[in-house]
Amino acid sequence: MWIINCDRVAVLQPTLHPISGIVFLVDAKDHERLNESKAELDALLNMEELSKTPFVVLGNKIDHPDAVSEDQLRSVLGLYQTTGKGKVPLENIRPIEIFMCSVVMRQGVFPGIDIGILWVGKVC
Ligand SMILES: Nc1nc2c(ncn2[C@@H]2O[C@H](COP(=O)(O)OP(=O)(O)OP(=O)(O)O)[C@@H](O)[C@H]2O)c(=O)[nH]1
Repeated sequence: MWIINCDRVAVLQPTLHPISGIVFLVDAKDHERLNESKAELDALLNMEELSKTPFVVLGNKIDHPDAVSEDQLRSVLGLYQTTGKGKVPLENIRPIEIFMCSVVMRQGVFPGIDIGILWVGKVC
């Protein structure tokens, strides 16, 4: 599974490296760059090679007072129809969900990554 900082997407070359899942890390307090994150995420979501690849979107830095909420991040990223965080049937869909977290506070990271790993096991 690849973990992608939203401004490092250029390193991804699905044609060269097999990718089983993507963790897309967004800085939820960096309002100025949220549109950039959306553009990068959209570019990945539109890649034919990743059409069935599970995506875990981590909205990081929720401990910071300027961090956007999950609903705000969902709106900025245009991720209105997502898979859900529980057990859901995955036939013929690309699993994708937002999980809010704080890496420094060690909060919320592993629930998202654990579900991503579960999805990778089912989809691949
Ligand atoms: N408050 C808070 N700060 C964090 C968190 N995760 C990382 N940081 C801090 O954010 C600062 C920059 O880290 P990142 O955003 O990961 O770095 P980056 O993506 O290379 O930086 P930019 O490309 O400039 O956004 C560092 O000082 C980190 O300690 C978090 O969960 N909460």
